[in-house]
Amino acid sequence: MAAALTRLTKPASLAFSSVNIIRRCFSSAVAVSETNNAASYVPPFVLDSNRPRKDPKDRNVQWVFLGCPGVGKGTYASRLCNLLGVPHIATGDLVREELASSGPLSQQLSEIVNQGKLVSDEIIISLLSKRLEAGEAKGESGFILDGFPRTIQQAEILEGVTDIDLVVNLKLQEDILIDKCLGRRICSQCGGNFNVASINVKGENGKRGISMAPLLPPPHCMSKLITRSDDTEAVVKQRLRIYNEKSQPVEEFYRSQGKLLEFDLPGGIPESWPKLLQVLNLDDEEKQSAAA
Ligand SMILES: Nc1ncnc2c1ncn2[C@@H]1O[C@H](COP(=O)(O)OP(=O)(O)O)[C@@H](O)[C@H]1O
Repeated sequence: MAAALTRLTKPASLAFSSVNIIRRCFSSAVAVSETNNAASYVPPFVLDSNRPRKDPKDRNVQWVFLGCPGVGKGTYASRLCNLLGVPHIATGDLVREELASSGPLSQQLSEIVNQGKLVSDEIIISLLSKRLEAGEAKGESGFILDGFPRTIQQAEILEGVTDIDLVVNLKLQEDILIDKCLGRRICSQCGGNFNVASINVKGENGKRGISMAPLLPPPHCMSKLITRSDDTEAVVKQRLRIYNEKSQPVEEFYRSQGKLLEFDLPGGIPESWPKLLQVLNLDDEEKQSAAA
């Protein structure tokens, strides 16, 4: 375990979309997860040595989306990815894919995720490296990361292997976040993401009011809707506590580098999307093609 963790704390050696990838397998190693304190399987992860960083003009954007559970990182990150032609890489999706695969990690992951805890850095970096390696093989350039980094250690590892141009921090008040998580629905057939919550908070005591219409599925998805197993009230509250403890320092990490763009969501998608494009300085032509 110590050897694996030592490697993890040497950020410059971790691969990120690399040309010269060395795969090291630790499949027989046993580590203690920082977050669940239980003996656990450590998957293979990818290491890289001395990969040169690409000049920003020779690659696509490399952005990160931060924000509490339920804020809409996935929604806005995937829209921007369509607009900018970069992959949307959500570590939560990678975790759920691994869970569904019934591979060696799935039992361990299901316990961690359903308790609202964070998966260990070793596992997350392994899943992310695998995803980036597959993307590189397909010729992907740039990315928007959603749900990574979530700890200072993850942010330092990322910093050690690649340049992040911009970090968008989406913000909403906490009671709305809980309602939005509880209203989330996924179509088990097409994979579409919807939300049945209707948010209507009156402005009072200096707090601004906010309305968000539900994002309802088309009729053919209606009977196939499922809810994420970690979107229960108790687990959402636990995820919010963990966000405040472990992920909020990541905001400060990027704020101090002058890379953090704070974005208070003004409402649902029809109000927030054009404003987000405006603050990101994406021009009208791009706005129109995004709306199409
Ligand atoms: N970067 C990460 N580090 C550790 N655990 C992660 C990370 N990304 C996702 N996870 C795990 O996957 C779960 C779901 O993630 P995600 O879909 O991003 O949820 P959320 O709605 O809480 O933002 C998290 O609660 C956590 O257990």
